[in-house]
Amino acid sequence: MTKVYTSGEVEVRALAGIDMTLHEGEMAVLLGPSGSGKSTLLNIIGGLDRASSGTVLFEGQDLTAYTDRQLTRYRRNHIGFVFQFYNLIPSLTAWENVSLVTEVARDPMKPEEALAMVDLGDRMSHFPAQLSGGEQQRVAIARAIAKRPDVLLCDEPTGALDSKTGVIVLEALARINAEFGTTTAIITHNAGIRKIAHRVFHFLDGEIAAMEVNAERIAPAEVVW
Ligand SMILES: Nc1ncnc2c1ncn2[C@@H]1O[C@H](COP(=O)(O)OP(=O)(O)OP(=O)(O)O)[C@@H](O)[C@H]1O
Repeated sequence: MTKVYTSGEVEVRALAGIDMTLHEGEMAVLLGPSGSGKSTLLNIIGGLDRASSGTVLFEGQDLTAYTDRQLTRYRRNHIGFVFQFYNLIPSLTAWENVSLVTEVARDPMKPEEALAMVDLGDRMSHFPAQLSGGEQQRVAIARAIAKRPDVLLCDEPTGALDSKTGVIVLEALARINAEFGTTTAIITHNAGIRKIAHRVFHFLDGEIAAMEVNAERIAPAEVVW
């Protein structure tokens, strides 16, 4: 699959030819220098953006053939996103931020169940400004998992956090992956995080330069930041 962005005369080959599979239930880490194509790939897998050529298969269906409407339905039913900045609505409580999603999902958890999964069962009535960065990110994770997505896509989920808080966020992601079997892909610039994954994809210049399989994984608390 390739992705070329064109603006005027300028063409940027963000993905020069990627051939990869995310296995059901796995935790994958995507590493690589800035501009190597990691976010572009995540956005295409998540149906936020479209490939320029090639195929993108989810359960045998090719997303590249989807209409915008089908892509919206695919995102809504199957994909959870977590970004570096939490994108919570400041005037809504943690519970209300999560319930925005559960109100439109097919078979959602209750917001309190999703918040308990990230250890925030006792902070449901707090507003984002009353929560630390790590707690806000955990609300964002609760919001992403509340619709029971098949795939959870995380773009630098610990990028704005200190190491101690980052570990707590990774522990929440690892628990969700283990308990629900949610296929999880995490972009990070922190090479230490790669050891919590089943597999690691190394990006370079819009290609996957290498793939590692971790024979042994470490717990998030053991990550060297
Ligand atoms: N909407 C866009 N229009 C034009 N070029 C883009 C667009 N989005 C990304 N690019 C370019 O595509 C290339 C890959 O970007 P991408 O964001 O996927 O890299 P990345 O590996 O995620 O980087 P980072 O680690 O800095 O987030 C870069 O050269 C970027 O400038």
